[in-house]
Amino acid sequence: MKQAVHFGAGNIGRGFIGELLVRSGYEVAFVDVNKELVDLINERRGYDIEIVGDEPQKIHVEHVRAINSAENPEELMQAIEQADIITTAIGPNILKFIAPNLAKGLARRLKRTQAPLNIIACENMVGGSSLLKSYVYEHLTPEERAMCDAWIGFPDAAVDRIVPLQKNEDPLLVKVEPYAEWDADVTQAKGEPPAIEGLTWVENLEAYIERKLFTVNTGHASIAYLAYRKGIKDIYTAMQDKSIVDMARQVWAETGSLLIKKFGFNPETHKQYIETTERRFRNPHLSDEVTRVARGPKRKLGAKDRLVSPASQLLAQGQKPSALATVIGAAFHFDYEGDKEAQEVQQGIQREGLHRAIHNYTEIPENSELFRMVENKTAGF
Ligand SMILES: NC(=O)C1=CN([C@@H]2O[C@H](COP(=O)(O)OP(=O)(O)OC[C@H]3O[C@@H](n4cnc5c(N)ncnc54)[C@H](O)[C@@H]3O)[C@@H](O)[C@H]2O)C=CC1
Ligand SMILES: O=P(O)(O)OC[C@H]1O[C@](O)(CO)[C@@H](O)[C@@H]1O
Repeated sequence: MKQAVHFGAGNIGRGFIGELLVRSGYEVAFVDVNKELVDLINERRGYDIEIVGDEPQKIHVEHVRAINSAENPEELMQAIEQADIITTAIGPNILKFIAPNLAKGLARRLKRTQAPLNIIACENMVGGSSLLKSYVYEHLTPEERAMCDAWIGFPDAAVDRIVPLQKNEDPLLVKVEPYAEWDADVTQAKGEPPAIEGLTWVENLEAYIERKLFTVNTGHASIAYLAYRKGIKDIYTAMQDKSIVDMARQVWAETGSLLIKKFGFNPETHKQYIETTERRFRNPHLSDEVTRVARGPKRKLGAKDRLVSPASQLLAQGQKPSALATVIGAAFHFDYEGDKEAQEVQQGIQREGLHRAIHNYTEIPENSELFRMVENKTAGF
């Protein structure tokens, strides 16, 4: 069997990427630091996925094992040396922590074999694999970097499937929605791009990732921050609240207008994409907590992320992102105690005041119209 190494045996790792790799003929070595998870995968060498929706489906995934990278770095090195593909789904903030081991493994691999290898970061962000590449390169010598340039591809990717936090009796079971989309940038691939069922190799990834990030993730985050302000606990309930849905639709009208203008999307096709997204959020079989979708507000308020990036781009196009400014304002009020980034943002506001905090977290220029809009909306909540 072909060999895949996947960092992160969590929800997207098991519930999406791992399954597609196995379905495509790979044996998957999950790399994780959660000892219980690793031990259980190794004990069972398989796990179940439940697709929840109007037509429920069960899938049993086999041909998997797991490596505890904290306890067994040597096993990880060997897996990297033999891998036919490497993927990650660990969270954007964790990419820098896997870079040292990845760099070491790649350096060893390139001494032994010069075969093309692609490393795809499946994280909710623009340029995830490129960011991982920059971290990995920090740990390589100039000679090793040159070898990597020749043989190791880091194709950026867009991944789309809602996998909520899991609360199942079986700790390996993952319940997922039926919808799934995975696209990767063929222009960044090395060698023949690996054929993986469910993975589409595209030439214009920027359009795919921004369509996904600024529709699915912007919409989801908007709903979550507005719902949190109203004390609503889950996305399904939030979708029954007319004022929240109205605001989400305004946000989608804004990001839709940006995307249609920027990438030349067909307006009718994009309307259908928005409708599909809204339907996915209304899935009654999926229990998705508001605090999961809102998690990491510092990251989500970042200049390149799902809220501020479309707002800044709209302003540059001469449009007024009023609904986006409202939800950015709501995000500054996400003070959930169980979220470290939420606490950090709240402390930042208390320490330096709202004005500085908006500037620090969003990097929106203080003299811009967008800054004034966000400041007004945040103060008005
Ligand atoms: N859950 C979802 O619906 C979707 C999530 N994503 C993205 O996928 C990524 C992962 O999200 P989830 O699967 O939801 O998170 P998760 O928390 O379920 O899984 C992350 C896994 O990474 C592991 N991990 C943490 N540090 C590690 C390290 N140093 N080395 C190896 N493994 C490590 C954790 O133990 C955990 O098992 C995020 O970037 C997220 O934005 C993308 C699309 C959908
Ligand atoms: O994983 P992040 O970036 O924290 O954001 C959560 C988002 O990711 C998803 O889990 C999948 O795109 C969405 O359900 C949600 O909008």
